[in-house]
Amino acid sequence: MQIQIVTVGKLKEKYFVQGISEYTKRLQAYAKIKIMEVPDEKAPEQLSESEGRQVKEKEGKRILAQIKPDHYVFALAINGQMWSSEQLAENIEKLATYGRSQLTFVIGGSLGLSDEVLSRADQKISFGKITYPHQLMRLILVEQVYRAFKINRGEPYHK
Ligand SMILES: C[S@@+](CC[C@H](N)C(=O)[O-])C[C@H]1O[C@@H](n2cnc3c(N)ncnc32)[C@H](O)[C@@H]1O
Repeated sequence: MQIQIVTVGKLKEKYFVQGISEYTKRLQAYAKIKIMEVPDEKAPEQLSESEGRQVKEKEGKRILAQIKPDHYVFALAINGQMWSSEQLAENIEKLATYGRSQLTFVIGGSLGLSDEVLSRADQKISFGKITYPHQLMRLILVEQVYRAFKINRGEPYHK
């Protein structure tokens, strides 16, 4: 299985870099994992609604350029479907069974994801009603994907 994570902006803090590389290293035993960072759109702190939409659209186009037509896309969205770790694992397993082996997870930038990206998504998933900064979301996501593989293999880790 190939897992691609598309994110907006560069990972800055060392502690995130270390955490994410630890889980991507562990994940390599189960899947090919690739993290694609697309540039964020520079914008002032205060934005009108239409300026905010334009920022998301520009970032959205960069995200979509990384997604191939045969990719099954999970968009991370606060208002998406809330799943347990077991449900995420089950869905990944089901996709593999149906031959959908190219999965892309998308994390938005500081303003979120454009409508275009959300429409491309096959599934919108939420990690709860809390808003996480996108860099922390990346760490949580790689841990949850790793956890999903451990659950599917019945290997110790998951509690
Ligand atoms: C800082 S948040 C963006 C907040 C923006 N107001 C929104 O509603 O999307 C950056 C990205 O992290 C992801 N994210 C943050 N919290 C999340 C959550 N609880 N569940 C799923 N994704 C989340 C989403 O992909 C989001 O686009």
